[in-house]
Amino acid sequence: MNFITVKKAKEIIEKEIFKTVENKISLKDSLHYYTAQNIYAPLDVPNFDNSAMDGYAFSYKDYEECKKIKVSYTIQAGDSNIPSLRSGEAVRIFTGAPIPHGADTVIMQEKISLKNDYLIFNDSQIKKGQNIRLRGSQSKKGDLLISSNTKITAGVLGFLAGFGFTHLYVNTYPKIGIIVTGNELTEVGNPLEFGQIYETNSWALQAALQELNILPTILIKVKDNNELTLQAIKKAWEKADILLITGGISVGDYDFVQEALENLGTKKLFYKIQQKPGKPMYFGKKENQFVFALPGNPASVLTCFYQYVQPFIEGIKGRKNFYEEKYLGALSSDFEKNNNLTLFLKAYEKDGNVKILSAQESYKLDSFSKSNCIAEIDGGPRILKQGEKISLWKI
Ligand SMILES: Nc1nc2c(c(=O)[nH]1)N[C@H]1C(S)=C(S)[C@@H](COP(=O)(O)OP(=O)(O)OC[C@H]3O[C@@H](n4cnc5c(N)ncnc54)[C@H](O)[C@@H]3O)O[C@H]1N2
Ligand code: MOO
Repeated sequence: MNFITVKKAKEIIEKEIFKTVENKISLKDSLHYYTAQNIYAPLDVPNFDNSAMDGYAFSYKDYEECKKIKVSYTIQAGDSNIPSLRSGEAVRIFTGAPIPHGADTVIMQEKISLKNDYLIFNDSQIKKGQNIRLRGSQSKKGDLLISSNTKITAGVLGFLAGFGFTHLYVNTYPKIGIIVTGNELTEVGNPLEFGQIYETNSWALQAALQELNILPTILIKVKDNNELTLQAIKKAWEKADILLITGGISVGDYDFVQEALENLGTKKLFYKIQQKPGKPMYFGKKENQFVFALPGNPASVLTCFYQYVQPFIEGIKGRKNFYEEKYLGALSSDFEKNNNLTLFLKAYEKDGNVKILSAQESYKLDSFSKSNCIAEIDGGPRILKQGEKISLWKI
């Protein structure tokens, strides 16, 4: 067998991950991008000592010396003109309001009572400095806030907004083109003639790309014809860094994709992987452009997308870990493996237990619609026992 292993195929793909240009974009638009640079704190956060509670601020020394402490004024969040506190004075204060000079401790309002504006403490556990959020206690000016190659989540975005950042540098996304091939394909929405099937690969691929925040820059649907396939690929290369082609990559008389790619100067990096589904997958390169020709069966397309295309694209976006989706689960029943191929099986994982779904054939998508992960089982024929740990891939 001249097919390569899954491991080797992934190594080849991972090695080709390239760096895109950095782009300065608005923080608002940055969700799901990866940072292109380290980001350092331009200021201390919090920027001033402030109260963590609605209550009263006072000097701990006054409390310790059992002085009578009188509430003399109020500070609200947002106030900026703050008089200093004199000995024997407290201020009514609210969450987020600046601590006045002379105060070093806050008590929440539930733990005191007031008598003629004097504080009566109903708490025997008061600690100096309590309930005060000190300047710089989250981040100090100059701290490394976010390293390059960090995915911008809602948490990252909110964190950076807290420093007043309006823009940041991210890696741009690669441009993706999709070509689907096949005479038998009918557009969803049209009546189905005998011998026709609805064209679903472009739907699944576009949705899978949307999960990565990417819209394809070009989508072409082409008949099984040598010249038309060549023209479609040529047109798509003009618009895309990475081409995803489905169908026409096997050995049939009407499978023209590999020939067309190579006539256009594409260099084959591999063809055929020791796996099921998705065996006749092709990966190639034309200067700095790449092509994944995915076997046309719908479940093969999605499986190959999640195993190979998605980590490649995420790597280009800036993700460091090619294998990030991988985790382990225990088989919920025995599983019989009867060949030497690496199997990627639609599965459902809950609380660490994984059920291999029925309907694994690559023309069936019903199991995909019920799955929340793909189980990977490699090695030779054998029975894997219930409870045995296997590799899973989040989808
Ligand atoms: N003699 C051999 N025949 C086949 C082999 C083989 O090794 N020797 N491998 C089989 C395997 S495994 C696969 S996978 C397929 C891959 O074939 P192609 O990539 O050439 O794909 P097509 O033949 O064009 O289509 C396969 C299948 O998928 C349906 N299809 C294609 N495109 C779409 C689409 N956009 N939406 C929905 N369905 C699609 C198509 O109708 C076919 O049924 O080759 C096997 N044959
Ligand atoms: O390699 Mo194919 O995807 O099993 O039908």
